[in-house]
Amino acid sequence: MAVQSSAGNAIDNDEAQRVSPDCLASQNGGGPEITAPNFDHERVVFVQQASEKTSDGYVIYSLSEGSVSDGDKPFSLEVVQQQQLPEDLTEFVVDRLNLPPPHLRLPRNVHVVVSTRSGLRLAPDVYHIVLRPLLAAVGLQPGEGYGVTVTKNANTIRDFARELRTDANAGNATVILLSGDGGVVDMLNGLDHLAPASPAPSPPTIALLPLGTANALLHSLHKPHYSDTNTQPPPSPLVLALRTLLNGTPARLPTFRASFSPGAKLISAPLDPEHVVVVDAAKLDHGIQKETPVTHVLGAIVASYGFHASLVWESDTPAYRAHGDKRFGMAAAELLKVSHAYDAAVGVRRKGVGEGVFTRLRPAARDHGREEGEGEEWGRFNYVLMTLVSNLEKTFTISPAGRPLDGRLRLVHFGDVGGGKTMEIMMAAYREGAHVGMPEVGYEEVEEVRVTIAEEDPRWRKVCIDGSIVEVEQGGWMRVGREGTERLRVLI
Ligand SMILES: Nc1ncnc2c1ncn2[C@@H]1O[C@H](COP(=O)(O)OP(=O)(O)OP(=O)(O)O)[C@@H](O)[C@H]1O
Repeated sequence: MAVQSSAGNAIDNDEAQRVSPDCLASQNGGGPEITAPNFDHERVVFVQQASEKTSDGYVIYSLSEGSVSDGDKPFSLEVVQQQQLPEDLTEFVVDRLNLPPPHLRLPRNVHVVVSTRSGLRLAPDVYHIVLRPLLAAVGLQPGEGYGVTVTKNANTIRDFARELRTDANAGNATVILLSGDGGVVDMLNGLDHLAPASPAPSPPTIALLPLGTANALLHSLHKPHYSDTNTQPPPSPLVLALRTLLNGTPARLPTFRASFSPGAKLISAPLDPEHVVVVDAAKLDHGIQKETPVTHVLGAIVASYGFHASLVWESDTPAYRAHGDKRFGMAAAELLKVSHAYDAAVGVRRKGVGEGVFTRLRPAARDHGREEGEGEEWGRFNYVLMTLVSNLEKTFTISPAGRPLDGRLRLVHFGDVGGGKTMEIMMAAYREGAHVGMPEVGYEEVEEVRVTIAEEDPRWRKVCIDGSIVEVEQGGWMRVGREGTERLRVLI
């Protein structure tokens, strides 16, 4: 029934119309009857009227997703032409005159960025098998309608963003990111890096295709769609993302700034061996690392210290990465065995309170509730996390009050509650964020948070900004506050 595109084999508009009926007929034994297949509503990306002149009918584009473990390509774009459209698919019909959609046609400059190291490394396949044919179907060809950047190293996306930053036309850029959250943070910080073109361009727009491990931003943006009771089962994240690519509208992406004390360094894989500054592979099997001095990092998702930051850092080894999002659970089990309590002072600045006025949080002791205010200077925390989103994974709701793009920074924290209780709190987060009702857990909206770290061992001095890891000096600090400047827009 379906015409499946294959890797590197773009289906353009005409071809889709020409191929589909013949192919359908031959697959039906050459007979004239074309039986309408049963469409799974949740797999449909969009529907196009087949042709203005010759025939009525519709071309239905849907996504088929399989498992990566069966050895086949896990995705295929199915293209089916038929005369009658099932009623429940009418909502997906796109007027031919509106194609390509406004954010994908001139004067917009469209770029596709394929992040080859994201998640299970499926971004190149998704580009060739799904995105390229889909863009062709709406009239866009690589080289003419859009440019393609395939990452070669950890700096490719930042460099791409830096170039955009100097382009006075950057506000007209739509960047389709086939990556996880790291691609977004790379874009943000690349745009932040250099002096802007003069006059400063308006922010580019990104469209997210979730090819990372956690894809926190995409899951948080689409959270309301997952619980849409009209659709059983709900569409997959990739289907939602593709629908948004074709039908979405740009909205301001709220961001925060994490600033660091002198001596802080960003830890990442090196560009190539001669760029290595410090080697500190230790026993964590991270391989060779590059350490770059850093004053601040921009983020859109999460800044953390404690269990979350250690989990992101310690699960990011080649061995763990091979397990996809299971790597977090595996590394978590190891960390919980150690059950480290992080030696830190945490201050919060709440809404309506002036710059520099922080209230110090005192973490809960093992069997007691939270306190704040007077008392000892340092405390032992298991968890300190600031976020602009609701979900860190599709089903891991770290901040249940968060709504897509609400721009509110929320703090989740708890003290030295032990490994067992930490596990219990984390599991409650998988129940729609039930952890925030537990007595050990603090949860509130804040303007700014300052975390000062007393730890001696560098292993426990890592902080996480949207998946990037920064190590601060002993006695050093991280301050996290909302940003006023609009940096990026995102299709939603
Ligand atoms: N060829 C490459 N070599 C080295 N680094 C790369 C390469 N391609 C991409 N990267 C970097 O790898 C990182 C991948 O992060 P990304 O967030 O996209 O995936 P992830 O960590 O699996 O997902 P998530 O953050 O959603 O959990 C990005 O920062 C990107 O710049």
